[in-house]
Amino acid sequence: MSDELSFLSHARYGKDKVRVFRIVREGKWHHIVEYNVQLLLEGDIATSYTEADNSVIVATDSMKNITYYVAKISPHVLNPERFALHLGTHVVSKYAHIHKAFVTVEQLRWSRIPVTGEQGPEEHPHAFFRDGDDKRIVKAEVDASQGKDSIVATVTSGISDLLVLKTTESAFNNFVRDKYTTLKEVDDRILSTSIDLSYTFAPIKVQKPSDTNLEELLAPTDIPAGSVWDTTVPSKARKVTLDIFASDNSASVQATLYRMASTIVAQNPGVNSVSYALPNKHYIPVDMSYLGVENIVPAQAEVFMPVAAPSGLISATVTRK
Ligand SMILES: O=c1[nH]c(=O)c2[nH]c(=O)[nH]c2[nH]1
Repeated sequence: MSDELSFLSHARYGKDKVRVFRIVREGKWHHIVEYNVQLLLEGDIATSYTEADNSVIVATDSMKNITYYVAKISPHVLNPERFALHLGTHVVSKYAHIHKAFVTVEQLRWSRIPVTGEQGPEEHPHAFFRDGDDKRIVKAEVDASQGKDSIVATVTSGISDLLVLKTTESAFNNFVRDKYTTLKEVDDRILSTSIDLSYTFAPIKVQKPSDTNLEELLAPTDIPAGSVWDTTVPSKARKVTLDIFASDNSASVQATLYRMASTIVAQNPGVNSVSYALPNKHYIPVDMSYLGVENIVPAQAEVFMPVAAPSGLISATVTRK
């Protein structure tokens, strides 16, 4: 019997890629969000794997329906951190045998179309455009394993796929030189990366909602600066990332990364740690010397070959002391 040789050491399941679009109408002003949601669960579900016992399975189809239901009733739906917490808390509260929910919300960009109004430029109340491919990513782990009245949540937020490039003020010198080295030292090069950033908040206690009144959940009256409830954190993190990328006289991706991460920790007291993963997307000057055309000195080169692969991949986590 195979049970003598192995055991179920981990089990988690749920629905992935639940696409949700939500409108909140405030008079003529319409607010919108578009999310891709993943909702995974852990709990007393082992027998569904080991004994074909479906009585412990909340169908992933039901999880999809719950996602849409919470998107409909949640007063927090426009904020992905709160929506993720609301969804996870709802599920672990509703099902006695489900102890943990893992919610990932990927928010797509929709910004108001700037139009020319009577008094000059203004934002349109109900027309939007996709002003970037970067996504806001929120991951919430909602843990009710210590009881349904002591639910604890840990939240990680961030950005993925924020594509940036600068044409100067990036150098790369003084690296290890040995028999494997072919790379030349450069004082001036193109620097481009697709930024993945995440930051973690201190764990929070979440009130259990009653089945009938989900709205009572997650409405802290005073919002500590930098906490998961502080809606200014995501825009501050994005701005610092872009500002430092642009203004830093970069000695390396590593050094620029560290400046960005430590600044986010310094500016957001509730943020515990910040991680970046930065692919170094190389742009190689095209050698035209065989034509007698100078295009090889990086600082003067005008035609480059963007190289998708291989790329460097520089990552690090900076943690509050
Ligand atoms: O900023 C950089 N960091 C590296 O580690 C590295 N390695 C490399 O070949 N080019 C670069 N650039």
